[in-house]
Amino acid sequence: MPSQRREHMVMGAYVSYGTGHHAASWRHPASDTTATRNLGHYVEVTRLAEQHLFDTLFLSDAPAVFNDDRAGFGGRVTFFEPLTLMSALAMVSQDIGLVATSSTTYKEPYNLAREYASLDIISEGRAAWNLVTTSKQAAARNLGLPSHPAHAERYRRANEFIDIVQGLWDTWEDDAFPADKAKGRFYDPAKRHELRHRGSVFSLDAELNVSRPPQGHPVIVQAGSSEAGRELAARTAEMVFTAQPDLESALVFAKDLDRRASRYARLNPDVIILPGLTVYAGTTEKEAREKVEELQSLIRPEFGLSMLSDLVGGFDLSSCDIEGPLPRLPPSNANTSRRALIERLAYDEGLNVRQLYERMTTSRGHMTLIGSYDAVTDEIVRWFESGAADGFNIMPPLLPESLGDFSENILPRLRHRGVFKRRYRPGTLREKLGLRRPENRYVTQNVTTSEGEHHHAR
Ligand SMILES: Cc1cc2nc3c(=O)[nH]c(=O)nc-3n(C[C@H](O)[C@H](O)[C@H](O)COP(=O)(O)O)c2cc1C
Repeated sequence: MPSQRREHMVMGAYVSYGTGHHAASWRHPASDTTATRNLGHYVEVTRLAEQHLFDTLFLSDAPAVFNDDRAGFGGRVTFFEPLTLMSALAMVSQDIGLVATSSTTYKEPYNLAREYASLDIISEGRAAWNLVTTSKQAAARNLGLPSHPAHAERYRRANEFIDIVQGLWDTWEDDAFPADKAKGRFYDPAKRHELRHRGSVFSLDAELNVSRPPQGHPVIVQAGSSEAGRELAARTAEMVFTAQPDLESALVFAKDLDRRASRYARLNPDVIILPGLTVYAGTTEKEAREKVEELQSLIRPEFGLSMLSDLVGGFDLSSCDIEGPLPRLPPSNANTSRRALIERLAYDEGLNVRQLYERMTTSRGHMTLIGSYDAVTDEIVRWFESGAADGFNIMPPLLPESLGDFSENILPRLRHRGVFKRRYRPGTLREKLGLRRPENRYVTQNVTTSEGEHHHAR
């Protein structure tokens, strides 16, 4: 049985979707229905997470209307662009890492490199990029593409994309700007490097117009679950988000990722594995279950059906009997792991359509714990000590309430158990996570990448 992988836990706060991860959270009496367009809401959540010493704040993203039920019941169809929001939140925080999501399919490497280098400078070394290839088909229409690129094409692009972005972050050496007023020389031409990339997707000669980020490179985060997704994560990611519904599957994932990462001479301290985790807890299990039921009762069946349709790859389930079985679904290249989970729950465990959408609206396939504060703490510690997780990306069903509840009732218990030890300390996100600061590749060596040669012209 693998054992604990790190000395203590990394804890992320996944704070997307305004009022929380439960799809009906916006209907809760305590919820601020303007949350998805209210900076003040996110400032409050950020300060709460930072006060309780979460390592990172995380915002997911897709360039498309989210949970688009088209009937008006979805409470999070619109949301802030994450990098823009993170730049604002950088000004109201000092310590917490800022993980924003951007798509390699629907952006260009040059502009993305500028954006994350700028966020790293603005936040004094707290930026991280969650690299996604985007599984939402609607994004293609929004960006004027004839169709959503096939899965393999998305990952071929993603592999070259990240090599270019990291090469661009090395355009300027750390000490490229002596700014010698007496001699009138602002930068040292010998410390400026042009990236020359020739690949099957991109061909460019480029120099970034932002100086090297304080972290060298912002932290790289990835959440792919397919063969291609895992391989990209093993080669490049320093933090891996994953949706694992139970301990056994999480252990299999961790072992698989370590095996793949070792092929790139990357060992487990270099790769931090954070499963998503939704917690409903109380002083008793009964109290915890009441919190779940209160939110579940707010789901309109029409919305539950539209959300389930979205999660299985956009197949229309609106005519389904919600107390009946899920019909057999045609193949889809949507989110592979999530689709597999829904089919297992429906066809192996026999959940009917209502039970399926209730299950999926609480967690979208991530691990969900419902129980007393002590029981939830025990299970979290079990995952950590078994080596199934280096920590968690906490997905509060109701914001800010359940983030506060977790912070005040679970984190102290984890500290008492000696597995969560985070203290406030100055420094960059990399330093706090124990991740190496990347050398400037042009200073050390030529770099051979997945798709081509990087050369530098002095
Ligand atoms: C915690 C977590 C957060 C994710 N956030 C996003 C996101 O913001 N945008 C996105 O398009 N996909 C997101 N995903 C999905 C993955 O990035 C990926 O697209 C999906 O798992 C499909 O991976 P695959 O194509 O390798 O099968 C997330 C997954 C996890 C586990």
